[in-house]
Amino acid sequence: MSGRNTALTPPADATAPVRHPDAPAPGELLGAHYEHCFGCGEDQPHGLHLESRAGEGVRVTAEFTVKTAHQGAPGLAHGGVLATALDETLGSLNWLLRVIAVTGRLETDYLRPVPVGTVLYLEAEVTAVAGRKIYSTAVGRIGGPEGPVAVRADALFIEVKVDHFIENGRPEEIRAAMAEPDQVRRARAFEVNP
Ligand SMILES: CCCCCCCC(=O)SCCNC(=O)CCNC(=O)[C@H](O)C(C)(C)COP(=O)(O)OP(=O)(O)OC[C@H]1O[C@@H](n2cnc3c(N)ncnc32)[C@H](O)[C@@H]1OP(=O)(O)O
Repeated sequence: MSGRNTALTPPADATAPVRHPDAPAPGELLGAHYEHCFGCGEDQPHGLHLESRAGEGVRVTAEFTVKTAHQGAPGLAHGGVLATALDETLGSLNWLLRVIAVTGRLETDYLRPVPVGTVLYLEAEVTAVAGRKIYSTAVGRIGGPEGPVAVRADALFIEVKVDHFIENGRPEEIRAAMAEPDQVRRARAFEVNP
């Protein structure tokens, strides 16, 4: 058996994901969880400024416009940036579960080149949960929300305690985030649901 698939295949005792009763309503924008986040933060000039929206069940949709700062080859998006867009979209699913989790494994397929100026339409969903392990999948389409799939990913997120960030993050940023007077913004910087 190849090790590649095993890690992203839920075990036999995995269960279906449960949307938290206080999760944002379908259609609601989730907003940035941290203003300096490279994926979604509004204070990152070259960041992706990805906007995620709650879907039905444990699903989200998101949009990301490829800018000149995101090139890998002339006029084309960098593959790592596209992986970031998938990772960020998948990460925003935690908000619907009300679980703090980080990416443990992200496996990405690149199916079509993505030119600068393209809007990438992303959809992600949690497929299964097994203890601290959250299995999810995402696609990114071009040419419209129903367009062809350009990128896709399967992921395993691992639930962690807030200490994961506090103990491992650089002290300057941890102090600044903890000093945020707005309780909701402070909690979301650490991906904690208030
Ligand atoms: C709204 C939010 C948006 C956020 C979007 C962006 C999300 C991110 O990019 S997060 C940043 C990138 N990720 C990280 O920095 C994580 C770094 N890694 C770590 O800190 C640790 O390895 C961590 C926390 C993932 C796991 O460590 P730890 O808590 O000790 O758990 P550990 O006991 O090793 O593993 C737990 C289970 O997960 C499994 N597992 C852990 N890592 C992997 C992996 N890479 N592949 C497969 N399985 C894994 C283990 O096999 C174990 O399974 P089982 O319970 O069946 O034995």
